[in-house]
Amino acid sequence: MTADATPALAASQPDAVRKPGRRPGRAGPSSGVPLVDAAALRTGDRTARTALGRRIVAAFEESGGMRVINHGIAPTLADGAFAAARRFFAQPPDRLEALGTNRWGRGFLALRTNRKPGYAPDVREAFDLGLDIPADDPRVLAGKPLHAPNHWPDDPTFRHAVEGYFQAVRDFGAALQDSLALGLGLPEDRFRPLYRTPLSTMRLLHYPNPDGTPAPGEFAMAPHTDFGAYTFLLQDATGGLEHEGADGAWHALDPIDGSLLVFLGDLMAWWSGGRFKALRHRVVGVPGRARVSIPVFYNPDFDAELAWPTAPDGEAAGTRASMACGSYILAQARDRAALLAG
Ligand SMILES: O=C(O)CCC(=O)C(=O)O
Ligand SMILES: [Fe+2]
Repeated sequence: MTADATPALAASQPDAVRKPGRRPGRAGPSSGVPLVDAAALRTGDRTARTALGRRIVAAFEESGGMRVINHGIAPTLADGAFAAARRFFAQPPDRLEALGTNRWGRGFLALRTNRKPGYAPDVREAFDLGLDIPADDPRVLAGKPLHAPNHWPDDPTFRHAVEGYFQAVRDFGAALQDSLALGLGLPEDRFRPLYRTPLSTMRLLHYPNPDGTPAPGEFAMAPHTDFGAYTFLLQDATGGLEHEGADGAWHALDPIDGSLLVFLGDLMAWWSGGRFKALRHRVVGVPGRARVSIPVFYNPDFDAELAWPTAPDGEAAGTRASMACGSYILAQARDRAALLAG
């Protein structure tokens, strides 16, 4: 079994490893992850954008996540990304294997090649990509971590669909930072210098889940929080995604047509000095039903120095020493690798 070969920043932080191999139970109804209408991100005046920002701050403080409607990502782009993912995973195994991860961890990952410490390998396959930096770029040549070329299939339609959606989600991420700044009582452009080339990866996920899988003790994706700042996730209508509520119980995050899930990862919890929560989640298989989901992991620039800004009224006072975004993420990846090896 190979260790986690995915790009480090897309990988996930182990949870407390409390219940290794525990059988997925039945989740209760969704609770605590609010539905937020983000139309004001694009059309609102400053007052409306500030009100939205406050709503987002409250969601991040209370649950570390939200379900966003009117996010501005064109449905045709989302549909195109889903169609590309379905076509991709329908290819014969030898074609998929030929698209296996390149030396930078970008490409196809087979079932059960990725696991979280304390759990059996996840029963999912994936196609991982990130910002596409050519192999002859000086940063790649110099071995700068997390700077890499993608491993594209020889299919321009696939690439076009995937890149179009990836860009639209990054545009949403940028707009979200402006709104968050307003919600924190900061100038609207306060976070912009930290997101000039946002360190982002994207993952097409397929949970084939025929009858009999996952086996007892296996998860489609084991419980975890994500490493980075934000996860922006689209899921199909299958269901199976759950989050851990403040009550410690698992609650279904049932698909809502056209909505985008936003999860905060460990980086935001750390950067905000614990003000914001990271949302712990997992995927349980729905027997006999395949599932496709598409997370985008959105982060500040690799070299961005992260010190939580202080608002004029002191509301968002910094509590932590600063650290470069890339260093934080690499440290997380190292911790996880050590846990897997140990
Ligand atoms: O498939 C999903 O809905 C969740 C994916 C996920 O949690 C991850 O890739 O970190
Ligand atoms: Fe995740």
